[in-house]
This record gives sequence, C-alpha cells and structure tokens, in this order.
Amino acid sequence: MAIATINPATGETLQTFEPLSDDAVEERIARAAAAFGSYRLTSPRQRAGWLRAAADVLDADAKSVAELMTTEMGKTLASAQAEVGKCAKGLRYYAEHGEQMLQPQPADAAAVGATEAYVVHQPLGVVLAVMPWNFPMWQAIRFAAPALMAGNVGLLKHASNVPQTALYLEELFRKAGFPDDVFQTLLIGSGAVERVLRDDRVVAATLTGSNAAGQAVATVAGDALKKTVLELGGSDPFIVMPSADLDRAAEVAVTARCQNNGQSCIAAKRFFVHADVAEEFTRLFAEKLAALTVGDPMDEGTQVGPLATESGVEEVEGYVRDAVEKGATVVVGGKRVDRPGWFYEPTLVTDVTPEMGIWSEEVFGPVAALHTVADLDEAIRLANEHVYGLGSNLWSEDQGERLRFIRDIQSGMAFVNGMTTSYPELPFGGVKQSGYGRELTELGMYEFCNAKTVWIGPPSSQQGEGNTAAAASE
Ligand SMILES: O=CCCCC(=O)O
Repeated sequence: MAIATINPATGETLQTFEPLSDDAVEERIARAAAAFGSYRLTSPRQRAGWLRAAADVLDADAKSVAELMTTEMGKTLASAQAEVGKCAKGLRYYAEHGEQMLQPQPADAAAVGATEAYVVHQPLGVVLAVMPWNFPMWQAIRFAAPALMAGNVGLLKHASNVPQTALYLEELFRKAGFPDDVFQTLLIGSGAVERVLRDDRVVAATLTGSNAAGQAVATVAGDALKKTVLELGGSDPFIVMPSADLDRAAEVAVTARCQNNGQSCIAAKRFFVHADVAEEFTRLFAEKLAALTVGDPMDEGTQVGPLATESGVEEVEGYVRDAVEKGATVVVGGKRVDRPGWFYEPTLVTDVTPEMGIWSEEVFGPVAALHTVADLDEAIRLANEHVYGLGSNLWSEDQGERLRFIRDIQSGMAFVNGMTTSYPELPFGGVKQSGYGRELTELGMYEFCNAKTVWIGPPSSQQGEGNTAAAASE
C-alpha cells in the first residue's frame, strides 16, 4: 500500500510520500537510542510537564488536526473532534497520575530478611508502535502517553493511509517541548517493520491492528525475545434480555455498531436478542439505523461517513452478499451508497448462521448481525464460540443475569447497560485472538517497564544506612 493521503469521501489522492530509505531509518533508530540515554534520567515530574504541554498544544491545534483526520480516513468531523479531546484527556491523565504510578512500591522487607525491599518501575527503552488508521490520533496517544511518562522513547510506524496525521504526532511532542527524538514517526511500509523490530536498539513493540499484522509482529518479536502488547480484532457481542430498556438499548446499539463509520475493534458486531423481545428490538434497531444521516464527513449533520479504503468497502459488500446467499435477511441497508467515495449503508442483517463470514469474521463497516436466542446461556455460549474476546455488552436489569455475564463471558472488557468504550481510568485489552497485554491505567504503563525488584540487606556499617526507595522516587 502506497504511503498516501487519499480522501475516502471522494477517492481522490491528495498527497503521496516516499518511504524512508534504509539509511534514514537507521539514523532515526540511532537518534532514538541516543535520546533514551538521557531521557530515562529525566524526572517523572518533568515528563508530566511535557505531557501537559502536549495536551495544551493539541487543544490549540484541535480544529486543523480533526479536519486532517477526517480528510485522511473519513471519520465524521464531530467524531474527529471528540477524538482530539480524548487524546488531550489521556495526556493529562498520565501527567496527573504518572508520578504516583512510578513511585517505588514497598514490599515486606522483614519477611525477606532485608532492611528495605521494594519494586521500582523503570523504562525499557526504544519501543516500536505499529498503529492503525481507524483512530489515528488516539491509538498512538494511548500508547505514547504512558510510555513516555515512564521514560521510554517511541518510534511510530503508522498506517500508510494516515501519513499526515502520523507526521503531526511527531510534531506534537516536539512542540510540547519533549527532548529531541523522544517520539519519532517512521514513514515506512509494513515490509520494513521486521528490520526495525530486529534491531537490538529497539527493545519492545506494541501493535493495534489486524490479526495477520499481530501475528507477523509477534513472530519476529518472539524470535528476537522482545516484549509485545497486541490489541487485535474484535467481534463484540451485544446481548439484549427481556428486562432491558429496549429503546435505550437500540439507541446505544446504533452508536455501538456505527461509531467511526463501523470501523472499530470494540464496535458491537453480533447482536444476541432474547426471543421474547427480538421482534420489538429488531424494529427499533432497524428504524434507528435507517434514520442515520450518511454523507460528507465534513458536514456537521453527518452521522456516518465513508469507509476508509476501497478494499474495506469491497470486503463489507462481500460479507453481506455471502450472508444473503446463505439465507440471511437484510432488514435495512445492504448496499453501497450511490455516490463517489466508499460509502456503505447502515445495515441490519437477521437470520445469520455460523456458516456466514458475517458471523465468524470481524466486519469492519456499519453492518449489524442479529441472532435470536432462547436465554442468556445460549447468548453467552454463542458469544464465546468466537475466536475473539475483546469487549462485550449486556443489557439487563436482572442482577443474577449480570453476574452470570460478568463471570462467564470470555472477553477483556464487560459492559452492562452501556457500550464498550475506552477510558484512561480503565484497563483496555482482550483475550483469545483479540490479543494480550493491557493499555491505559497503570497496567498500560507497566507493560513497557522493568518492574525491578530491589532488596537491601542489613548495613555492615553506619555508612550504608539511608532510605533508597525515597531517594529512588525523586
Ligand atoms: O479498533 C480499536 C478501537 C479502539 C478505540 C478506543 O480505544 O476507544
């Protein structure tokens, strides 16, 4: 895939970029490694100040950055603006809480025969971040804010269709006053990732993206014995039980499925609805999907814009065609929008069965697959049959059902009477083929830290006395 800005609302190529040469990549890795040498010695307080400054820069640049994202990958301007706001919030969250997270954590010194024992979290070094286009700012910030707060240095290989957003991210950290080369963007194709990852100066990698990309990165990282965090695909279940507020559930179902033009790993994709309320919920859901305004993502009134790539819309078309051929019913939508660009109608498909790709794969577009179930056990069993286990959603007023759902659903995140959403204050990540590791909170920060055990024995003389944990936190 060429490195280029192509407007998904028109299909027009606006700008293309030459990938970095091997020499340029080498130079940037060298600069990152050199930057780590001194950046790791900066204090958490200094880093918090730079993160705060980055949030302020982002606030100031919000309008142009939002327009840039909409131009490059087609999300509505409103959702691009919300994404920028969320990034500023994420940066401020780590600025506010990062210092505390990096305090040495005392252990029971007496139990291990020490005068002092504690764990200190130290940065690992240069971390490669391979990021996708769907939330082109947030996915990168979700990695960068905790990683830089901990003292790591970042190299970003962004998706090839968001090069200008990728370049802006490098500029953002520079404008915020971070030391040179602490965060660099590498404009490279995916074929160049292996070389970067195998470089001894690059110590770890994080990837958000497809399972194929995750497998490729994990294979190389495994071979080179490097730490990885993977946030991969999802086909989140959305279960509706008879006690639910059906109108509210249908309203949130529309957002959960069509957010970001249907292109989110945590979008609800499979809807399991109890037979007693299936007819009513289907009607409400279909009505609300049909009422969405599809159009130019730059227009204020637009709720669903185009898919980001031509291959993306072709794939979605293929899934719906396959489902219909195998007996599914299209209740609403079901085809491309007749206009230039890569638009697909918000769609509801019922009578889905396990032979259909729409059931077993991740559909990255505004297409909901609905299946009627006899009870919660059946819903959870079918939900768990999927290879993915990222987010999950239950709508129920019944406490017993909620507890069963939380206990039995195989997912990294369980949301009750709401849709799966990422918050800096909550861990984010999945199980099974949805990946491993966690982002956000202190868990996300510690993924790229050396949790170093410190044990200090009794002093052999008065000279060895003094509290090292207190000194280590300064
Ligand atoms: O494709 C993954 C989307 C994650 C969005 C988020 O972190 O909110």
